[in-house]
Amino acid sequence: MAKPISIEVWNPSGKYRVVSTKSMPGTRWIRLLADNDCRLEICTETKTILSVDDILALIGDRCDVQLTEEWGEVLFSALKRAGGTAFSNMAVGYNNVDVEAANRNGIAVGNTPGVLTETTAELAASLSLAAARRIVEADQFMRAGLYDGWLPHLFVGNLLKGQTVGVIGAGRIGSAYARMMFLKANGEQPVTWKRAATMEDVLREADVISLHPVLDKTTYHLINPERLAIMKKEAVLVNASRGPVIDEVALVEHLKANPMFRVGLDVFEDEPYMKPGLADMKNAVVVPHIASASKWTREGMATLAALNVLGKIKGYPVWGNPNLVEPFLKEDATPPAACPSIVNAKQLGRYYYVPPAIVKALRTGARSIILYLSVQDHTPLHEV
Ligand SMILES: O=C(O)[C@H](O)CO
Repeated sequence: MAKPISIEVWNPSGKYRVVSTKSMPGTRWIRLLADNDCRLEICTETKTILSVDDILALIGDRCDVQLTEEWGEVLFSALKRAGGTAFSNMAVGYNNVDVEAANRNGIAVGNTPGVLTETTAELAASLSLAAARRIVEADQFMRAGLYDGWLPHLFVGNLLKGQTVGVIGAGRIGSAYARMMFLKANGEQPVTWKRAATMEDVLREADVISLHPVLDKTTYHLINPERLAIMKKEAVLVNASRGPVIDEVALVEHLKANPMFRVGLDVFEDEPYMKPGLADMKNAVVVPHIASASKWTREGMATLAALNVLGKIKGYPVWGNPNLVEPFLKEDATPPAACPSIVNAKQLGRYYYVPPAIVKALRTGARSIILYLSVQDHTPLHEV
């Protein structure tokens, strides 16, 4: 029997029991749940990563839904036995979730897209510049009291103007990163871009490469010794996606052998740990998975996660466009009666939310709106 876990309780007499394994930023998400008849229990344990036993103890024997850690068969079946029907990650990536196990147990899995695109791209752009211009090394040098006057060779880095930026994984975040890096000065020729035929072409040609793929079997160790070897010796490699996309042991060896090759890393293969030797590399800028850490974004993520589970409790349909979640984020407005993003909606046969204006247009046969829906790959409108 798992030992009890410390919790903070909101709206103790609420009909539905919602458990959050972490305290999340802001208060709107708490209000939204408490005002809708949910008893909210927030885990207040100080350890960062909860064990399976800790989470089992939190689920207990009656739990309607669960917000946010590594989730597989053991936890989803326990949630189901406790009467639970929904789980939401407070993240857009859900490689920590075994969605098949959730499907088997009939649990809806939410995530939080659309609210962290720019904030993550901004961090990737910051890492690109910080690595290229050796900002962290220079900062440490300054604080150590080592600066004794301007020198022509002091912390010479890479000029990015006119260089080639490669983006691997041009989804929402990769595209936002590209837009940020392609800024041009007034009067200059527009920046050009092309879709590379192979990933190897990007690795060979680019001076700065930012990784934005999802993590799955096909992207595990996408950056391996062979691919590191074809990159330019002075390239900058940035990763704000998921750690295992890079073979980190091979990366450490590459950084040792190529002191002018630089990396900016937000994520690590064995998070929260770094592979031996990485922390000693001056040509690596490392930050603790903070890509989405802006106040607006983190509060928005908490709100979307809460609304995913609340929507499931209320029997709401799933929002039709996870790229456009602003209506859920307006601080003082009532959010739409929908779950913002349920990744296994199709598998669970959930209905999609279609805004009233679009329903009207659909009924009059407006083709452009049907096209809009199919572009979003949300065609299975069982009912509107
Ligand atoms: O996937 C995400 O949303 C981020 O990595 C969490 O910050």
